[in-house]
Amino acid sequence: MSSSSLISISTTFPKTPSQEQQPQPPFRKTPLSYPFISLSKLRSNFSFVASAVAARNSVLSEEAFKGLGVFDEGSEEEDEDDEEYVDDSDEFEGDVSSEEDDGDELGVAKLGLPQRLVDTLEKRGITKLFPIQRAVLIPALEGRDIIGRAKTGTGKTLAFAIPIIKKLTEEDDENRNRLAGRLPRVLVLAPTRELAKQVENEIKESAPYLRTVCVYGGVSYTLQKNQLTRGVDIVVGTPGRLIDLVNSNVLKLGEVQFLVLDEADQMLAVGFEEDVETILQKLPPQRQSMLFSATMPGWVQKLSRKYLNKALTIDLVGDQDEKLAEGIKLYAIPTTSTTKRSMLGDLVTVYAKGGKTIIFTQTKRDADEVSMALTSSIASEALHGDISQHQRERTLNGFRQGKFTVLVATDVASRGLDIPNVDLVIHYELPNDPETFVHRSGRTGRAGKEGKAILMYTNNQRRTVKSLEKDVGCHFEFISPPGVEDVLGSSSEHVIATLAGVHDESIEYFTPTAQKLIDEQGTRALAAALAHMSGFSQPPSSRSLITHEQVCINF
Ligand SMILES: Nc1ncnc2c1ncn2[C@@H]1O[C@H](COP(=O)(O)OP(=O)(O)OP(=O)(O)O)[C@@H](O)[C@H]1O
Repeated sequence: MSSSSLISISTTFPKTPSQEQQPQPPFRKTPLSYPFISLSKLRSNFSFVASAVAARNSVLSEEAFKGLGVFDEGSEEEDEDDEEYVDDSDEFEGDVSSEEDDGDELGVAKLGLPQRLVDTLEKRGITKLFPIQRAVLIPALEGRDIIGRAKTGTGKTLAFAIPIIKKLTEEDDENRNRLAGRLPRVLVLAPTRELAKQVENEIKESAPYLRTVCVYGGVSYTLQKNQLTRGVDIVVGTPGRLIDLVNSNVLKLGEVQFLVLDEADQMLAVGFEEDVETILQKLPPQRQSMLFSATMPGWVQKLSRKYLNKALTIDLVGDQDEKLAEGIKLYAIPTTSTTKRSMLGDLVTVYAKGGKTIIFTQTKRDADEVSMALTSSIASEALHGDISQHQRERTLNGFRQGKFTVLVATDVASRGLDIPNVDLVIHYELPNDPETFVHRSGRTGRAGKEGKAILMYTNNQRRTVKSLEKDVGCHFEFISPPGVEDVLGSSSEHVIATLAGVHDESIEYFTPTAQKLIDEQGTRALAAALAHMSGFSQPPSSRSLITHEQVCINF
């Protein structure tokens, strides 16, 4: 990567409004009008973003960004190149105030973004940029090619989408004649259909006024063809279908100004190398490219050298850091092949407490069988590559909407899937490699929220668990199977929480019967109802806490 610049940043993830306020570094008031930002002024007044703008060929050490990048005057990172890169024109329009931070400096309303973009972001609850978004924003708006890396669930999609939407919106504001049949200005490549759809949704929700079309295999070609020929601003897709559309001349890439390669290393893992290169070769050379990748295997490095222009690397993970997103608590539990399935329901009950859980299995067959086994006590569905595209989408929507709480999936769902509020991830089988572990676990603890991940392992896998800790830089708390009291306590807690959501009108219908039961049986009536709703119509006492074998009930 000799021709690239590198930014390696140690960041603090900003807390969502619902979370406790953590001490923040001192930002100052800086309403910005982006194009006229002076870096030297920013340095003293807008330290994080300023520090994220590297000089063209400089390598900024992680140290330079400690404390969210407050530059030390005269430090060795502040070299001449930095100065050359500064746009020190006097056109900076921001109101540079010396007042102390009011906690709102990176508010999306103050970054000089188009008002309609600000409005839609704020409506979605996106009021402040996340670290990767802050770091990418300015170099992207400068037109630089970027290689980006950040932990799971930290907002990489909007990191590339915000600057692109800003540019497109401004172009459209200048030239209001948006023609029917117009050709795409943006192409986003994603490795899986689910990920492509998700990127499409994120862009559509942020910029409903732009036309975004998502193309992938397994669904009607004609519909996608019609959408494309009506005119489009942004195309998101998986490589295979994109090539079909390009080859049949339905998709013309001649006006693409922005290319995004999302999850580039995963393209390699799913065998898309050739297809990706075929597409890149068809793009106009005058374009801006952004590549996001969790790792940089040889092919991704080669791709960056060949198709990106003096890319700036923005790495918010670093080599030493823990690779998992903050806020994910890790547990490991010893199992045997005979006990692991029976233990699952209890783990879900105790650790997810009625919230959403994703269980990852190695094989499609296991996903089906585990889901079937669970369904008698906890609503669950399976998701894997043998399930039709249509059904996969229905399953994911149902899970998102809370129609069932446990999704049992193969690794098809481990990369990129953004389902809000997944409380628990269970690794039913050890992942094949540390990356998969990071991505599976990263389905929880997203957007600064907290989550839990449990790794199930057998005695002879102990070593692998230890090396996983080393490779990922994480630490497991070793736990035992939940005891009967824990399971009973958690399930009744969950039932009580569910009761709080019962509608008053429904309660009225049942009140006479409830009164009659109380008169006849007293507390016993309510206890029986709780036991039944908790799935304990039969006594739990036959469960052995040592082997976790169940003799009498299958919870
Ligand atoms: N600035 C923000 N404020 C609040 N929520 C945000 C912000 N940016 C992104 N989000 C939300 O955070 C969630 C995670 O974002 P996203 O899916 O882009 O993460 P990611 O880094 O691509 O994760 P992964 O590596 O797992 O694919 C999304 O639901 C997104 O809408």
